[in-house]
Amino acid sequence: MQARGLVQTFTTGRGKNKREVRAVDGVDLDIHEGEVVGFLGPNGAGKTTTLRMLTTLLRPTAGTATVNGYDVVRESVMVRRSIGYVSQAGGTFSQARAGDEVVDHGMLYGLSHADATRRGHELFSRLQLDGLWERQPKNMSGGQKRRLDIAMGLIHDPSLVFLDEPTTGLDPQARANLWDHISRLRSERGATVFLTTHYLDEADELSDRILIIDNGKIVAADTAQNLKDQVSGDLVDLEVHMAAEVDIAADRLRRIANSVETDGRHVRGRVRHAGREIPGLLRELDASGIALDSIEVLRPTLDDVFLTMTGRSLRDAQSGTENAALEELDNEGAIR
Ligand SMILES: Nc1ncnc2c1ncn2[C@@H]1O[C@H](COP(=O)(O)OP(=O)(O)OP(=O)(O)O)[C@@H](O)[C@H]1O
Repeated sequence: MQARGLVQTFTTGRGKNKREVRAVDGVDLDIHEGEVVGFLGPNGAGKTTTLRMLTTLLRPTAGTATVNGYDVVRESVMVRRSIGYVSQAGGTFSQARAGDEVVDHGMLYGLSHADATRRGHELFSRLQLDGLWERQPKNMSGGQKRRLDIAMGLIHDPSLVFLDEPTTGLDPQARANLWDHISRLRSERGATVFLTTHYLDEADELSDRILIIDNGKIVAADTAQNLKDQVSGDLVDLEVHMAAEVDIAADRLRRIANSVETDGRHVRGRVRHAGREIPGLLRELDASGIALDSIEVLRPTLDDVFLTMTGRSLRDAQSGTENAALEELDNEGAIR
């Protein structure tokens, strides 16, 4: 999958209040076959809008994208046939039984009734929905419904699957369970997975590569480990036994660390590859006769990465912009 200069603008409000929102502002993407890519960003960053352009639900204002080799505008039908899309809201289910919903969905993609039924049963078993074929979705738990959404998205065996916040609203056990299913999509079926999420631990655990979008622009694209290595380094916190020796300890730490600061008897700094550097530091402190009460090494998190890239914490940024869904829709532009 590839995108070049993808842009989406929306017009919101009327009259004097009319303004243009550049929801996606020149996004380039290169996603390789069999990759699991985590697409991260705060509320309103442009994740869903990007996904909707890639899945042909929204015509790009500018730029191009090919998905499974098909152009999202000129060959939208082929794109839709070749992908699975599990949207944020999940499916809107009728009164039908879960199994029938899945079979109907498969037939929409051109499977025969027999093939859709066989594949549906296989997915129910794989997604731990055994025994729920006859159940109406409205009588399922949140986790079961979400897994049913995923069964619908996978019924036609797509090689590329888009998952928009697959685990939002699920309890920790249901999330862990779904993570396992998502990992197996790749390991067992070789599927490419493009996943948006608010959860840093989810992106970290599942993704081969992380893309961070902020204000409609990609601000980082790399493996979680490389991103963490590039921008932060491990946080090393030394607790010095004697307050009078804090300055000397800070001086020693400064030789291997960035932005060293002191706080009472604590000396902290960011050290690239702390595991390699710490033994030498401890030897030096020992040689200088400086005793420590404790030493703590914190690995950088994706939130540290986000903070360095955007100047904001992803956790803080999330609470700010809940207005997205409330904005007036003036420019839907779906491709028909
Ligand atoms: N149909 C629309 N009309 C007007 N503005 C829109 C529309 N859809 C999205 N926006 C705006 O575009 C920006 C990007 O929204 P988008 O839903 O893509 O963000 P997101 O990263 O998916 O956020 P979330 O995490 O909340 O789902 C936001 O400022 C949002 O308000």
